[in-house]
Amino acid sequence: MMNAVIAANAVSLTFQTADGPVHALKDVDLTVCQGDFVSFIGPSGCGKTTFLRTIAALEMPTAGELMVNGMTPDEARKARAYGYVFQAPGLYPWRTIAGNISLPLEIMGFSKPDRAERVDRVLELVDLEGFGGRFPWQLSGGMQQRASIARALAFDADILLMDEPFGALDEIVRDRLNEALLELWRKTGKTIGFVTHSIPEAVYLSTRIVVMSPRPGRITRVIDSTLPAARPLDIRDSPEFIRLAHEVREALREGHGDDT
Ligand SMILES: Nc1ncnc2c1ncn2[C@@H]1O[C@H](COP(=O)(O)OP(=O)(O)OP(=O)(O)O)[C@@H](O)[C@H]1O
Repeated sequence: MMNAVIAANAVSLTFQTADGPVHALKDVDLTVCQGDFVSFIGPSGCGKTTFLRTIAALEMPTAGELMVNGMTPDEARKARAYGYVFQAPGLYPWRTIAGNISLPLEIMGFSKPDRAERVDRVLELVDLEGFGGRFPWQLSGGMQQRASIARALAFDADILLMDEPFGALDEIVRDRLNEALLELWRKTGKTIGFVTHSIPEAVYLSTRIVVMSPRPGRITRVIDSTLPAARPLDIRDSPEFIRLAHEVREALREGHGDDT
């Protein structure tokens, strides 16, 4: 396949716990190409977060091979191949929004003018111009999550890994952020890996939907989206959207059926 950005070959990960081994991932094969928007969906505990963390070198596979931009996950981390957005914004309350976005850049040794330029650019990308001087507690939950996305974008990695970034937000804010994220993806051409529990969110955002099932966590189906790249929110009422959502729901149900 062309331009494989993430290539997983029979990746398994077993956690050793006091209660015995937990097979979080089992024989996961997946190729993600440049510019893909890939969502991972599945019931709680099916290994979505673990797979994202494995790509980000926050966990180590116990078997199989995983390449990120042609490198091992650890090399890719050192090469700053990806930005990572967590479930909670995780902004430091004593730093301004600009200060929070700038922090990883300071740690990486970017110069002060370079940092300032990057902070301005990413604030604009997430539609937070003028908010750099505010503190996190002065912003709404949705704005804080946008700031955390800006922080992950600031060093301009080609890959953005997002672990249920909008799960804690109300539906209206979530809709707006979904629209904004799609726009950002189109503008930047980044490759995005996105964990979600929501079928509509996965269908709305993705070029490919990876359906996972638990115990052991594995991929049961990969669904390629047939929706056009330009997606106004009301595309969710279209027959094609509803058909795709149905396909994802069926795949989730089948995966669960095996889980005995
Ligand atoms: N550090 C760890 N030590 C032991 N077990 C773990 C660890 N991390 C995750 N697990 C277990 O691995 C399995 C997969 O967890 P993971 O968080 O990846 O699932 P998930 O699909 O992201 O779930 P959710 O949707 O609830 O976030 C679960 O059974 C979980 O309890």
